[in-house]
Amino acid sequence: MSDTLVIKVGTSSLTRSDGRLALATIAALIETIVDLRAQGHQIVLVSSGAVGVGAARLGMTERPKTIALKQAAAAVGQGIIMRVYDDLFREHQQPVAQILLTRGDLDRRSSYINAYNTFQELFRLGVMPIVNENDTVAVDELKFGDNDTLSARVASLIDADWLFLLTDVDRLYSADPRKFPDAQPIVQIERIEDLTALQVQTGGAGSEWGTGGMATKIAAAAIATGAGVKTAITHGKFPQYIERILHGEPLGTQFTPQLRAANARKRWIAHGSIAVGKLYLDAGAVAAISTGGKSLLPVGIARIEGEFEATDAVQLCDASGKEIARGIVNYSSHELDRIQGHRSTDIIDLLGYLGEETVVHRDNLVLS
Ligand SMILES: Nc1ncnc2c1ncn2[C@@H]1O[C@H](COP(=O)(O)OP(=O)(O)O)[C@@H](O)[C@H]1O
Ligand SMILES: N[C@@H](CCC(=O)OP(=O)(O)O)C(=O)O
Repeated sequence: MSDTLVIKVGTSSLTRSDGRLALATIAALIETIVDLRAQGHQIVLVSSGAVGVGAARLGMTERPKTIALKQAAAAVGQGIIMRVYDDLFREHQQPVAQILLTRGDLDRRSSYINAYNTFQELFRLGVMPIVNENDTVAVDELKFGDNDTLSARVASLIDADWLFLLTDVDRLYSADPRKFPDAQPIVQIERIEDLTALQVQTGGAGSEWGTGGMATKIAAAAIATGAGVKTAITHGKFPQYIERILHGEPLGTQFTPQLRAANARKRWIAHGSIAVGKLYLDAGAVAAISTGGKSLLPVGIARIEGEFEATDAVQLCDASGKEIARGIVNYSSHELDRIQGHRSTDIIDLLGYLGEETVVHRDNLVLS
């Protein structure tokens, strides 16, 4: 079975106590990822460490406190991290991509869709996406602030099956095991609310170079499981545990996902979007979408109503104007005026540039 996995690795796993890279751990992580990919899994790596590694390169002995200094350190560290990943993945003939995101990028519908399309294209190309927060430009109100939350939002965006949060403890405990050696291990959480009953203490900001501590991992698990993504907190030193967890072993702390009625994006399209245009489809396109689960191609559009931009929500209707579905368009109404009724292969000649093959991709389409 091939799954889509988001693997988040924290600063505490990637670096040693002096802030330098923990190369053995990183190499083990990369070998695990390469093996998992060879088994057919799609993987996104969310990697922290830019601030910590940059600070170490600049000779700082503690995590920078001011925002400007953190952003400067991240700008130094991000390049170093990507160089190391690229070097090691290259040994396995695995191309990598850097994706830097801020919260605004996933809150805004247009950039959310663009990010989604980019991930899909990278998967198609066999490239390994490596994500971090865009620390150098993120301002307070547009920050995830921690990569645990970012990884959960990415997992929800790409409809991942699993989110693995790799850290420097083997699992969640009833309290910080460093301070409370008697803390009880927690193996399985069916519902996030159960953590309250278990009176789990998550302490403060985490280890010296990390940011979130356990609190943000639990918040991430809540977002991910709410979007139907199975979540596990496990030890970054032993990335091989990921495969064992996939085989059903009770390692780390595992969070049961809520039932997946429809994915987050489709819920947004069905209930949150306001349709600003109407596409009238021919009978073939109506059938392909209603019963065939297909994407809408330009050739199936008979008429366009309304003015809209690419990434707006539109109604898809049959010839009588009855709504059969809703979706997010990849083209503006002006572009569609030129390509409607034509084959996707003609788009480049008609528009002068190559856009998406589909007008509404089936992942961005919900039947009414
Ligand atoms: N209830 C808890 N169970 C396990 N670890 C906890 C708990 N509360 C706090 N922690 C601390 O959280 C730390 C991991 O958080 P953090 O340093 O932010 O990791 P990362 O860099 O991997 O994101 C652990 O080293 C541990 O000391
Ligand atoms: N974007 C930051 C990540 C901050 C963060 O969440 O760190 P961690 O708690 O170690 O996952 C960096 O690369 O340093």
